[in-house]
Amino acid sequence: MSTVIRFTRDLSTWICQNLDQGFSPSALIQIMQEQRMAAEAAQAIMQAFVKARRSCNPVPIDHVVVEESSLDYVYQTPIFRPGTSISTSDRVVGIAARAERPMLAVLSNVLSSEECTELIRLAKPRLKASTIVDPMTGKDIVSGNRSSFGMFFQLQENSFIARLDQRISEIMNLPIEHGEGLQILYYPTGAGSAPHFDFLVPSNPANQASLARSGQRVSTMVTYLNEVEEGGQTVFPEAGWAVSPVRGNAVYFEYANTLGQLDHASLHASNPVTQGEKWVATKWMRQRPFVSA
Ligand SMILES: O=C(O)CCC(=O)C(=O)O
Ligand SMILES: [Fe+2]
Repeated sequence: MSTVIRFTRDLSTWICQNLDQGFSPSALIQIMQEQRMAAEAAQAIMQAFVKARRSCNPVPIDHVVVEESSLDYVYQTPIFRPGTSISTSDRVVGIAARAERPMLAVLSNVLSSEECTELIRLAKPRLKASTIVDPMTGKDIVSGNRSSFGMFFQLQENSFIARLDQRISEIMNLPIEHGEGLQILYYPTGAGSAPHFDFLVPSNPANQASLARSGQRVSTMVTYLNEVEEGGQTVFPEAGWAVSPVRGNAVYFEYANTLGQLDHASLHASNPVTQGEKWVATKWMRQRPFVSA
């Protein structure tokens, strides 16, 4: 199905003038939304202008035609800081690699070996088999014998966890209160995870209460807590990245913008652990302070 979006000739002139002056498309989309234009319409119009100018075709004058599925994710300025390292209050974290589309980064020196060992020790007695939502019943079920085990710490549960929550919030550049409690995952030999998104799929009724309380998830940081003998990379098939699990290192990624779009290029999975075992600590950040159920 296609939709026609109509607009004034003045808007067409305004967009061209501002793009000529060097304003970014996302800045103009923001302004159009502030003038009460729907996010989808603003994006579709801007996409048509950018595409026409890039290919030296005439720009639209008073309407654009959009196919329902053609709205690309708009990459805005990342939440993640620029630069090659991040100085937190108690540790300097290295940025070993980054990509913009999708927004991905590999970090080093996030946790010390002692902190990794302590997280594993505290988590071990509290692990439960990880569950997935059964597509038939909507209920949580254990996802077979190749799955992982997990647990959640409460946010700032004790002084040790509070110190890590603080450092992680500084790295992820969002207030500590926006974080869900730190999750620990344990993958025995043979376990991995299927390709998935970390954002909450809005059309799933099971997510609606949580989205209403705390807003969407916007970013993830997965920190590796042990050395995996073989396998266990975090893979991003759309980006073509495979991040090796190295103790104390982390992979960070973002997937939601202020236009309400979700970046499907953030799809990721854990390769099965072929030798040894794998432990990770995952932090998810929300648009607003996290309120648990
Ligand atoms: O274990 C990994 O490498 C990925 C973990 C993950 O995707 C998650 O916790 O959401
Ligand atoms: Fe994930």
